[in-house]
Amino acid sequence: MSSSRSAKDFFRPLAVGAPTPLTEIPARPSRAIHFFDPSNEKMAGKIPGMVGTVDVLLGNLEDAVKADNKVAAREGLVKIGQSTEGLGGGGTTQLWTRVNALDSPWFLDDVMTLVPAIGDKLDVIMVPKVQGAEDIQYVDRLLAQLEAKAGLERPILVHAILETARGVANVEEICGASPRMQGISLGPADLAADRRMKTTRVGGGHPGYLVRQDPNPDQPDASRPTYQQDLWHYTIARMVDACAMHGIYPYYGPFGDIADVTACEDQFRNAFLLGCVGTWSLHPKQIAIANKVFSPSVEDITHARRVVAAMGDGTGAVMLDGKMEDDASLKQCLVLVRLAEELAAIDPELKKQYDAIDAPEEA
Ligand SMILES: CC(=O)SCCNC(=O)CCNC(=O)[C@H](O)C(C)(C)COP(=O)(O)OP(=O)(O)OC[C@H]1O[C@@H](n2cnc3c(N)ncnc32)[C@H](O)[C@@H]1OP(=O)(O)O
Ligand SMILES: CC(=O)C(=O)O
Ligand SMILES: [Mg+2]
Repeated sequence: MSSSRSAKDFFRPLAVGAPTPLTEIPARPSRAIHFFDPSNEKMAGKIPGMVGTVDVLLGNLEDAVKADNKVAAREGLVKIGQSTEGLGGGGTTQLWTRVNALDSPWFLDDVMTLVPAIGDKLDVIMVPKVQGAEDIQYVDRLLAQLEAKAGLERPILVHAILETARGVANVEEICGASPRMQGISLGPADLAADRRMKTTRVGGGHPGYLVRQDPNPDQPDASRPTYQQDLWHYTIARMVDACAMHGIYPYYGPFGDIADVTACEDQFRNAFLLGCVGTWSLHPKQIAIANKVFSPSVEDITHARRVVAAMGDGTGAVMLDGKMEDDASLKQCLVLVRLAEELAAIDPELKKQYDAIDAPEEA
């Protein structure tokens, strides 16, 4: 919680008539946040057919939308939100948007247009280039005023993109700045530029960022293997801790090399293993990769359920397949089992796979 509001005020509406803030962020599956440009007629035309095939559809208004198309994108999103069955507001697929940056000429009109027109459909507003708690607090109050005016009954949640050095330095206060905070995504492209990293990519690794094995004194001229390192490990790990500390959700972000589906899957899996709940999809073919990676495998769930069964009342230590299990490994297994339950509730194919796992014997 931010130090600028007292504990008793934190969950009070910031405008008379605004909906009461949530005390807990709902754990809705959001393995892929699929980006589309609502001003691109061809892309926008595909959106109704994508409802039910992806956890989140996000109408992007910021970077990747041409300046000349900003108004068309905003209006296109309103049309999609108002006319698409099953999208947003408790429908099968969540509706999110990424609005323009707070210092841009478009942010104010984005929220002033979207909240009255489709505020009842919008689940989450993603705010780019967040620098500190003050940015979230500004959005928090403005949304409360607009929600009150529009008579909304459910607060719109806020998601921040971590894409400036100052944002990373302030990540804990950003996560705790408002009860609206739903989660954070890594923004590797803007973050690289802001940090003056010497890369030219949108996410992913770099072959130059490596460690090299020591020379072999007996073969000084032998070639020495190198191992590519993960440029994003530090930031993702920091983001995951900050989100967990505040009960909100961390996400990887964009993987710009659309053709390299293998490296995309690797980057997504690293984020999944470190604690992220989902990622972005920029192209339809990245949705299947995200859904696969961010759903626990049948093998993981088989093992996790065996540990849960072997641990009985959850106390003490047991041996399973030569390995010690106790309260701490049980808790890890329960994270996977609960995630599988949440996903099975919305994904019939996954449910079938998880249901087919033999029930483990009780200890
Ligand atoms: C750093 C950041 O801020 S990342 C976030 C901002 N960036 C984005 O949002 C980018 C979103 N994605 C895109 O703009 C596009 O996918 C691009 C530019 C990357 C590639 O587009 P294309 O060259 O058209 O890709 P491609 O030819 O493979 O598309 C195949 C089909 O999928 C459609 N398609 C492509 N991307 C999407 C999408 N994101 N959503 C829905 N449909 C899409 C195309 O319209 C095309 O349809 P068609 O078969 O009927 O012709
Ligand atoms: C995600 C994003 O906006 C970025 O990488 O800059
Ligand atoms: Mg960016």
